[in-house]
This record gives sequence, structure tokens and C-alpha cells, in this order.
Amino acid sequence: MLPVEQAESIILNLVQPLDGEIDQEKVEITQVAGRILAKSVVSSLDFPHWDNSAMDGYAVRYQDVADASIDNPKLLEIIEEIPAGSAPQSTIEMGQAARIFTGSCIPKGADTIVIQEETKRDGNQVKILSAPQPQAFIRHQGSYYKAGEPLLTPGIPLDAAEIAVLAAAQCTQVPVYRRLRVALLSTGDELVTPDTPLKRGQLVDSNQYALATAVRTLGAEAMELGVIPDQVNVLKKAISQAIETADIVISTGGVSVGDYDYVEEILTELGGTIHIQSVAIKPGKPLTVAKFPNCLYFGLPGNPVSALVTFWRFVQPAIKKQSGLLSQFWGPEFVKARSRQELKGGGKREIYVWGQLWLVDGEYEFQLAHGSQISGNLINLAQTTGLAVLPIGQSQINPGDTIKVLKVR
Ligand SMILES: Nc1nc2c(c(=O)[nH]1)N[C@H]1C(S)=C(S)[C@@H](COP(=O)(O)OP(=O)(O)OC[C@H]3O[C@@H](n4cnc5c(N)ncnc54)[C@H](O)[C@@H]3O)O[C@H]1N2
Ligand code: MOO
Ligand SMILES: [Mg+2]
Repeated sequence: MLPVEQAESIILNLVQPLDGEIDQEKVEITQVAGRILAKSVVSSLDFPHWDNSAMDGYAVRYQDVADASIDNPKLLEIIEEIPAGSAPQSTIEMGQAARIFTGSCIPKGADTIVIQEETKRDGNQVKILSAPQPQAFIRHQGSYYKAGEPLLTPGIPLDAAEIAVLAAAQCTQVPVYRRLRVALLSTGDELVTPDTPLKRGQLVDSNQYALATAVRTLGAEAMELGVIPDQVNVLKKAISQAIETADIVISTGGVSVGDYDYVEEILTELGGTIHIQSVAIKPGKPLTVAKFPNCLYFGLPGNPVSALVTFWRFVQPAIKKQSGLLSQFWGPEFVKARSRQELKGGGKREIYVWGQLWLVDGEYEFQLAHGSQISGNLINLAQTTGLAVLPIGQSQINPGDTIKVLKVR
């Protein structure tokens, strides 16, 4: 059994991120939420594009109003009104001002904005009632961003703020990484689809639904290949087709020591290199990982909790890394939390127990899920938001103790 961290580093070393040049597609800006930027975006525009006003008021020459006060107001002639969106026509000379609004261009000659509240309008004249700071309320061209500099870095996920930047930079066809293709197959003679009336001994294939959802949540394409019976030739054909078409294949079941557990031998026969056969993790011990030239294969254990725990702990970071995300976005997210209950450890494996993370006054608390913490029990796995980690050698966690928790949602 490999220690968990060793297994993790073997897996992440096997993962090659998609190529920003080859594995790239242009996607319309309205459709890029959740996608990953594949190429650096550069704008030919300065931000702000023009010197413009941050306030409603008057554009003035600072020298004209430097001594203005309520007792010594300065009277200026208004020579132009500049609504936002229009280009100023005149140059402000000594003794003149322009009426201006938030976002309007600064006219030539003016260098300072006096806010409306510090003025008194009288026809086409305005009294300036206090001295502004020089350059007050001017948003200078290029002060946020200079044209030609990198604007957005490849490998970032695109969300509201990034998409606002893309829109502002007029990048409407966005270069994003293609979606990773992840094939899913469930092995087991006992498995049926959810719409099938159960005969004694049968079980619904829940893993496929769980993993398809988890894969899609990560922005990858889930190719659901369904249930494959425990027959060597049928399974071999299915696995062989999957590794030809997918970037990552995830199967569940058939990786333990039973007579019908064929996955590992098939992977070897198909020319895969087995890198992991078992990991010191509970649940999830028989996790099997193999590398093919163009595909990484994860044989997850069949038990529903084992399948999801190993997905969250090992497969999720691998999918994120291969999808092109920068390293700060793909690492598993561990937080410190105070345990609300006593947790029991022991044994030769790192134990992952499931439950909920709550933020209380800015600090996490971990609430263990009620009911049986056993890898076949998917019922109390619903609403899991965290997996608390009990390291090897730690037999007990007391209520109030701080523990490490893997955030899974
Ligand atoms: N003698 C030993 N037996 C087992 C060991 C061991 O070390 N020695 N390891 C146990 C552990 S730990 C696990 S985990 C399981 C893993 O088994 P497999 O990966 O071979 O999976 P199966 O045997 O095919 O199934 C296990 C269990 O999960 C149910 N299952 C399978 N697929 C699905 C699915 N798609 N959806 C829902 N449930 C599924 C299946 O019916 C079995 O109950 O092995 C232990 N045994
Ligand atoms: O590793 Mo198994 O997943 O303990 O039941
Ligand atoms: Mg088995």
C-alpha cells in the first residue's frame, strides 16, 4: 500500500496539462463561464481609454481655482457641456470651464474636476466655492492598464470578473482549453440502470451518476459508457475503446482481489503501465492507476463511498491539472476545522470520514455524518461537504480538536 501523499504525487506527475496551442478552441464570450483561458489575452487599448471624469461637476484649469473658497469664489464661464460618450470640442482657456459628468472625456486645457456640490451655477457661469486638489477626480488614460501588456494569464478559470475584462477588451471569441474527455464505465454483473426493476442480488449503478456529475462540475466532458459485465473479453473491449477515445478513463469496481476483479490484468494486457495498485487510504484501498500513451486510467473501487472519496482525493486534482488550470487552482483544498464529535481512527490506512463543514464565526467546524461510516453506505454521503482526515497512528480525535478536512464542495 502506497502512502496517500506518495500516490498523489505519482498521479500528479503522470498528468500532462493540455497544450495551450493544440488543445484550444475559440468560444463565444457568452458561453465561456467556467472555462479555462488557454492563451494570454492582450489588449491594444489603454484602460481607461481616455482621461475622464470620476464625478459629476466642472472641468477646470487648476490654476484658475487654486485659491477658491466660500468667501472668495471663482467665477468661470461654461463654454461646453460634455455628456458621457461625446468627444469634447473645445479647449478650456483661462477663466473657462466645461460642464462634465462621470465618465465624460476631459477637454483639452482642463486638468482638474470640481464636484458639483462645491459649485453654484448661474446661467452659463459657475462659481467655484472651494479649492480642489490638483488633478482631482481625473481618471488618467492607461492608469489601470497599458496597451500591449498581458491582461489575462492562461490557466485562469473564467468567471464574472474575468469575463468583464474580456468584454471590456473586446475579446468576444475567447481562446479556452477544449473540454477534457473523461470516459466512465461501471463494472459489475450485479449492476443495472435506475429504471430497471431489481431482481434479488442486483444493485443500481449509482457510481456512474455520481462520477458523471462530478466530472461535469469540473468542466470536463463525461462520456458515460454504462455498465460492463464482469466478463474479461467484454470488459477488455470496452476499456480498450475507452482509452482510445478519452483523455482520462475512470472505471469503478473490479480492482480488488475477488475472482471477478479483472481490471488490473486487462490494463496490463492492453499495454498500460500500472503505477498504483493499492493505497493506504480508507475507504479506497484498491485504487488502481495505469498510464497509456494518450490516456490516464483510474480504476476506482466499486463501493460507492470508496469511488467518490478516491475521486475527490486523487482524480479531481488530476482532472483540474490536465484541464490546463494553473497550479494554484488544482491542488486539493484542505482546511483546518474543529471536530464537533469524537472521531475514531486506527489501523494501517489514513482514514477519511465524511460529513459537513460549517463556518462558525469565521472558523470551520466539522460535523460527522450520522449513521454508518462504511464504504458501501451511500445514503449518509448525501450533503457531504468535507472529508475529515485521521492520519495513521492517530486513534482518537476528541470533540474540539483541530483536524484537517478536505473540502469537496
Ligand atoms: N478479500 C478481500 N476483499 C476485499 C478487499 C480486500 O482487501 N480483500 N478490499 C475491499 C475493499 S477495501 C473494497 S473498496 C472493495 C473494492 O472492490 P472492487 O473495486 O473490486 O469492486 P467490486 O467488488 O466490483 O464491488 C464492490 C462493492 O461495490 C458495489 N458496486 C460496484 N460497482 C458499483 C456501482 N457502479 N454503483 C454502486 N455500487 C457498486 C458492488 O456491488 C460491491 O458491493 O473490495 C473489498 N473486498
Ligand atoms: O477501501 Mo474499501 O474502500 O475500505 O471499502
Ligand atoms: Mg471486487
